[in-house]
Amino acid sequence: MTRAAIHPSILNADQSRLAEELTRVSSADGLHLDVMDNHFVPNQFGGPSLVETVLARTDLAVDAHLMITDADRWAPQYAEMGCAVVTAHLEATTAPFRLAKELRRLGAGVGLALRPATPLSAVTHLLSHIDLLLIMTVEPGFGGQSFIEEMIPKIAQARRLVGSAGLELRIQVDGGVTGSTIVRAAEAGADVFVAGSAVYGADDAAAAIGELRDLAAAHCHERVLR
Ligand SMILES: O=C(CO)[C@H](O)[C@H](O)COP(=O)(O)O
Repeated sequence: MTRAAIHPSILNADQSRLAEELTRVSSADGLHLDVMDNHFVPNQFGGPSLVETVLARTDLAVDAHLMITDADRWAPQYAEMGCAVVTAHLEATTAPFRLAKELRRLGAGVGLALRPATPLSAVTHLLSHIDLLLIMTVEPGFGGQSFIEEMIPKIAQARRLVGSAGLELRIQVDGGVTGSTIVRAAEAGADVFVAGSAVYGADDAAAAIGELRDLAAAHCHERVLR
């Protein structure tokens, strides 16, 4: 049985028809909710009120991806609201061990994200304290960008590390996920795929989710399938 999961990104939805846009992706495995502060990234999106609105209107598990500075201070409130996973950027935390402990105490899964230029070695010592490692496959901040191919070896390295340490954590990729890049990311070892344009840009979002999931499942790294 495969664990490949497709998480549509709300950033790419039509915000003026949010309820409909959530219904369109109800067959997904989870929802990805970006929060951007116009400081850590050059764009502003989301925040506590949008997260509350989405949580009240979906049965899907929500992972909040915080592209904000001072994540140590702001992340816990997203766990309190009921997000299944709260992902902070390693580059924006000063006390990631404490933050991980606090998020778990509040009942949320712990995610850590890496910008494309941040090496995997920066997070190795934290892997046993988190539930999800997000490897950004674009520079964070905007939807519709092209997948950075240089991230494939980073995903493969992460999968090797996770496998050799016997850890259960998920490896998520976000940015430029399409019907072709998902194959390479899955082969390298990712098992959670954030898809914005590829889902919300499709006429039939449910069909797009199904196709992406089937592609990922067919190409999942052997260690994901165990
Ligand atoms: O974090 C992100 C960009 O920084 C996003 O999740 C974004 O919505 C991905 O969109 P796309 O699939 O079109 O690349």
